Amino acid sequence: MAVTEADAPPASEVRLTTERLTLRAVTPDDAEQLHRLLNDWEVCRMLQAVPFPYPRLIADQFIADSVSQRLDGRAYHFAVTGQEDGREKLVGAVGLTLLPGQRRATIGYWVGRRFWGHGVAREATGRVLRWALANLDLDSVEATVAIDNPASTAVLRAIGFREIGRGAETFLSRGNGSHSVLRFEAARADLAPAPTQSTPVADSLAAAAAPPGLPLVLVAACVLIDGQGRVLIARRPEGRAMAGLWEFPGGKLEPGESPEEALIRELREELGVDVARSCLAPFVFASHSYPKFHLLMPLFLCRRWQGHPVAREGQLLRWVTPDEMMDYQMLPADKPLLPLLRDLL
Ligand SMILES: Nc1nc2c([nH]c(=O)n2[C@@H]2O[C@H](COP(=O)(O)OP(=O)(O)OP(=O)(O)O)[C@@H](O)[C@H]2O)c(=O)[nH]1
Ligand SMILES: [Mg+2]
Repeated sequence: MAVTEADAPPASEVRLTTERLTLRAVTPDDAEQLHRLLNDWEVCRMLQAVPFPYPRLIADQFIADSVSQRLDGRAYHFAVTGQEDGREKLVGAVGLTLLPGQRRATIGYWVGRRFWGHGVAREATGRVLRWALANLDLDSVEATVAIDNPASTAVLRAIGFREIGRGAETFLSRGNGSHSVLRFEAARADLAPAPTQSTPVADSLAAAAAPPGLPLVLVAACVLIDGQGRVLIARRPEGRAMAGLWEFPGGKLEPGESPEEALIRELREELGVDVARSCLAPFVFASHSYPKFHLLMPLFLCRRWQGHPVAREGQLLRWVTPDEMMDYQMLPADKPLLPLLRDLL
């Protein structure tokens, strides 16, 4: 599917930060420190593909492989660093490997023993999970944990992973034979709601209009259509609910706004374009129950606007033909609308 390649982040540099940590591509300069931290029985015995003792040569080989995997978009291995005595220090690593031809990946991580007990694994792995679901063409991420590793199990649960089964795997450092493991999975719906998910204004508006049951959320959205009949879609950025899925530009109505007024404001805020009310043509609407609210969303068509759309809120924008649009993972409420749009264009 065309989406995968086009959407892969630039291989050169994905740099993620958290309150205390920086996550960046592993480089050959990390080899010495990585070898020192990883050549530790207590760390190695919990990792499936790492021998003990852990020779320096394997550290160099791992780093070389991870550079080429990253360039091909096959796997992303992050060095996790923190500040100690005013210097950046390697404290561990998180690796995400994509399963070819599937919308799934596996995640693994380790933290050097002297940094245990500070929530590093949770902070770093949670960050990579959110980044991956928002920026790669993925629906879920899986993790496998040795049954005698309760600390790691707790990390996964705290991030939002669900246990999906048990099994047996070999562990290089533990010699022959297989060992019991727990299998976990996390999808978008498992991530804790992002703080920006709903505004107080939208909440009070919804509460006022809501019948008993799910609150009603009113959203106006728009299909911008260019001269070649392509439409503009946007990928919801990390930090928003349902990050990584695609949508039409638009947003929630504020109190006192008509759908058209809300849309004109949203298109200016999100894309920096100016649209006249007379250029908005009502098309169809979505009525869809999400777990926490019911969405009512008029969808407008627009063929004329002022300015060139630019992503002002960290979203990824793409002009697509109606056929290409069917290959994108759009928000659930939008799916029934897509064939109608394709027929029209
Ligand atoms: N803009 C937009 N929202 C959609 C679409 N389909 C759909 O289910 N929604 C849902 O409608 C709600 C509108 O969200 P939004 O996040 O765009 O609202 P907004 O721009 O006002 O942002 P804010 O509330 O963070 O300030 C979200 O829950 C979103 O998931 C769509 O095609 N476009
Ligand atoms: Mg919006």
